[in-house]
Amino acid sequence: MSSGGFDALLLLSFGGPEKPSDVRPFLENVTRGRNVPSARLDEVEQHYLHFGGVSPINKLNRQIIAAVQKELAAAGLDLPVYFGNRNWHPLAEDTVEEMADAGVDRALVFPTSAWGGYSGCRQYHEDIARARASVAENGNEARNAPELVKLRHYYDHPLLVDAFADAIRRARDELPPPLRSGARLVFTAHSIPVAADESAGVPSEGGHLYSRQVREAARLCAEASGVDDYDVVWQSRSGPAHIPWLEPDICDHLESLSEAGEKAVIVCPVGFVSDHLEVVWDLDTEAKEKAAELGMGFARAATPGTDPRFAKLVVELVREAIGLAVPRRLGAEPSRGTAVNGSPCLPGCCQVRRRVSATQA
Ligand SMILES: CC1=C(CCC(=O)O)c2cc3nc(cc4[nH]c(cc5[nH]c(cc1n2)c(C)c5CCC(=O)O)c(CCC(=O)O)c4C)C(CCC(=O)O)=C3C
Ligand SMILES: [Fe+2]
Repeated sequence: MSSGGFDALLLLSFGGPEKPSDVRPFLENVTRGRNVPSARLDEVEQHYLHFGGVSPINKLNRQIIAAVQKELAAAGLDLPVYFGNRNWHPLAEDTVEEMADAGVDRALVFPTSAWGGYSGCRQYHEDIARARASVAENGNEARNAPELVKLRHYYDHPLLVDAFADAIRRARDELPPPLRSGARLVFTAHSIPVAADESAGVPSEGGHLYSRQVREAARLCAEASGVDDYDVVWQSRSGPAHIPWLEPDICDHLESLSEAGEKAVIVCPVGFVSDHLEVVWDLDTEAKEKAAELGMGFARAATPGTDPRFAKLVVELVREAIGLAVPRRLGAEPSRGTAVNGSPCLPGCCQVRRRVSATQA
């Protein structure tokens, strides 16, 4: 039971609540040690409760896993696929323990974030290290934590770009015919603190790896969908108001576009792999309402997770890692993120200087 020296694949994701009573403990896991005001948590709790306390993310990840299992089998790769999360069940710690029990010695890790940066990359390395350490702490002597090799950033993979480009075309066709050709294309990704973006990537390369990759992905998706003028904006900021985050926010941007006379938008959530809460609340609910208020046409491009090309992309990254495929990349920004057992990609890569709060000091 081994393919190219690996005996399993772990899909590592963010996790989300699956019932109302999960919501608060989930949010506490996400924001532990972070500077997120409790008023923001109350607000986000309501967003989850609006959907019955269920985030779509786990179900969507299970669908991705089912599609990946089929693609792996079709490629002749004998790799069972495991599912683990940073913030909610199934937690990475428990899954890696299960992998150890099943005798997995060496596994590849596919992260559901395509990006560099602390939240999108380095924190997944930390999850890997924490999960392995927990097996070592709980384990009997005979059982070792598997070696875990994380796959690279795929923000510029042609299969991802093609999936988004088709989604943009389909979204344009959803608008009323008179609005289609003039609709403004707006890409959006999760905002992060400006300081986190500055320290994303290796310092010697000037940082900003996250926003550079987002802008590059937007450029590639726009080009592939035949659009030469578009915007890149941000969404879902949290944290105290006095700390700067990447801007403009999508809703503020809709106002600017309306003032400039734009009549319709196509919003492409390029920063997200699937329709999780930031997409169904912040875009499909809030931004959509804002567009309606402004009298603008609004269409949201689909996320790529459920596109058959996404499972093919996962398998191509696996084949790349075991030397069966050459890397396919369209972008000019680096693609990093590969490392063993949760060590950072490079020294100082995506290192966030976190402010110690009064209670911790
Ligand atoms: C870059 C990035 C990605 C993309 C890369 C990736 O995919 O990993 C991402 C994904 C996600 N973020 C998610 C949910 C949340 N993110 C939060 C808070 C934060 N996100 C941040 C960044 C990112 N987040 C940051 C800098 C914070 C501030 C606190 C901190 O420094 O960590 C909070 C706390 C409340 C709030 O403030 O909103 C929640 C609930 C979900 C699950 C959604 C669902 O349940 O369907 C997903 C996929
Ligand atoms: Fe987030």
